[in-house]
Amino acid sequence: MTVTSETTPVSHYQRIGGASSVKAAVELFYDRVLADPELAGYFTDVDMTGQRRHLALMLTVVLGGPNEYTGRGLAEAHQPMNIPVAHYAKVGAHLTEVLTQLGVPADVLAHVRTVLGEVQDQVVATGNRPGA
Ligand code: HEM
Repeated sequence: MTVTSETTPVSHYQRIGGASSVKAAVELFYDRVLADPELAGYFTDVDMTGQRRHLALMLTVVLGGPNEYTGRGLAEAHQPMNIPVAHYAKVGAHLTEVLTQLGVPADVLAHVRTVLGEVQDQVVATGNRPGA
């Protein structure tokens, strides 16, 4: 038996290729978001260099990589923007489409979809949630 392969869990982060892959995904993701007329307006006054960095660090944590995220919490950053569910769904679709395009394995994609479901209430404005 090969001890290492059976005892060392390999994170999603490592499996997709680590920092460079996450960075590539974030670049493509924001290119798509900024090209989307329904979403671009949110980012007009945003420093996109810092924004890309923060999302990359957060995605790294979601994928089981090292936690170096120093930005605000999701609710703190997003609640003031009054984001509707439809825009949340579009952003989520851009992210999963980019990951699919990059050939990320299905189980990693499923994990990202699960997390997108879990954090929706932090991002979507309280008054815009279904049933709220
Ligand atoms: C799961 C979905 C999302 C994640 C993981 C996410 C992640 C992040 C992160 C990490 C930041 C940086 C916070 C900071 O710098 O302190 C941020 C800021 C921001 N997000 Fe999101 N976001 C999501 C959904 C959305 C949606 C749906 C929109 C708009 C439709 C959006 C628009 C923005 C904007 C405009 C900022 C900059 C806010 C500012 O600088 O004041 N995000 N997001």
